Amino acid sequence: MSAPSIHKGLAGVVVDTTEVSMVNPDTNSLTYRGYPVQDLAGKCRFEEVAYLLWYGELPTPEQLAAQNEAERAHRTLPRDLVLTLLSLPETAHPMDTLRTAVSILGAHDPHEDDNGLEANRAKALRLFAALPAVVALTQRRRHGLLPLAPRDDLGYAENFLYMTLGEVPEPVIVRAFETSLVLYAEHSFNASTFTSRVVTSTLSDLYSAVTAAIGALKGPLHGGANEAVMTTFEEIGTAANAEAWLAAALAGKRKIMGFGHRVYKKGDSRVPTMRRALQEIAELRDGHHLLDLYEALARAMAGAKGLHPNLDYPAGPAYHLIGFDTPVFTPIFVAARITGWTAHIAEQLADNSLIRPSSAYTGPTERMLGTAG
Ligand SMILES: CC(=O)SCCNC(=O)CCNC(=O)[C@H](O)C(C)(C)COP(=O)(O)OP(=O)(O)OC[C@H]1O[C@@H](n2cnc3c(N)ncnc32)[C@H](O)[C@@H]1OP(=O)(O)O
Ligand SMILES: O=C([O-])CC(=O)C(=O)O
Repeated sequence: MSAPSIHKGLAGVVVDTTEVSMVNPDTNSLTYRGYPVQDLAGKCRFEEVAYLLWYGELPTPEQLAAQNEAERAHRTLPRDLVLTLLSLPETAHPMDTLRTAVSILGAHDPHEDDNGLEANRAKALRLFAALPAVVALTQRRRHGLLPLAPRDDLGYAENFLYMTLGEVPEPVIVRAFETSLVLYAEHSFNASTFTSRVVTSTLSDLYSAVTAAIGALKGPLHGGANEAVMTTFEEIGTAANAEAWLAAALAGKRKIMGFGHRVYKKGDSRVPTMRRALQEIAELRDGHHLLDLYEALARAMAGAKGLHPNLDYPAGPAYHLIGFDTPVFTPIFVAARITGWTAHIAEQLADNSLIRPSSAYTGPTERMLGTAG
């Protein structure tokens, strides 16, 4: 028998088709349902992008109004969910709180096991509506503050910021935050989306798939990197230290968070747009020291390893300057990616095949019990 070829980490393996998004590393482009993500970030509200991912087309004004009405109606968390989340240890990572919240919402949903398209679209919308309140609750709790009721006179991004920070910031900040949500919304078969598809392929329910995806996104090699970028910046301190810090970190075989990508080898298509958003935030929030550090570390990394920043690199400092605590950065990523995950869950169910790869066994050859010793 010839040795099977192993595709470690499934790198380069095409496991299925998708109509949701296309990542093209050769042209550094990313499209959602055919639309370049930069255009969507510049011209659309996040609610419109969510609709596009779920339905395949941008909404008409009437469709958007109906979706907005439904979303605003589901922004308030059930009281028993709030009490359960507040009973978790204060040391719990906000990603654990969020994962728990999704799991509890699933346990409360009488239609949890209905995998019909309409039932799952309704669940996706409810999670989309509820997750900002969970993120806001975790950050406010860290500061000894009670949760705020959502405001149904505000759009999704404004309400998210209001519930977390206690006020709606300047329009430039709202727009930059919304840009990050659009850029984070979807990215083909990344690890967390693939996780959600694996769980869905067993015909499990949407909440289980999303809970598993949250677990996958938490890791620092994936979504957890946006938090790690901020920790790195704090460790380095100032731009002047970047080169020496990097040399020591690489000598110690450390992975530098926010750099490198499985698919993009010439740079992440989303970074220029998010870098501009970071610049706008930095100008309003006195963040030039962070921009200098950003550039110094990026230059040093390009020189030392030829590696480019990924989306988490500009997103981390942007969220910091907006006023988010570092541990809620990845939960914000979840709130955005819930749109992509749930679009993929629907696509998986529409043409399902159990995802179950093979492995090459390298353990002991067959042996008999009772022969050892
Ligand atoms: C939104 C997102 O999820 S984007 C990804 C966010 N994750 C991060 O920023 C974490 C840091 N980056 C990494 O760990 C990697 O670049 C990954 C996991 C994203 C991609 O990894 P892979 O495609 O498996 O690339 P791989 O790990 O094979 O890297 C190739 C080489 O570059 C090195 N490398 C890649 N990224 C980095 C990094 N950030 N810091 C240091 N070295 C790196 C690897 O060590 C490897 O070197 P070697 O050939 O000497 O062993
Ligand atoms: O595609 C990936 O592997 C990771 C990523 O950038 C994302 O999920 O946004």
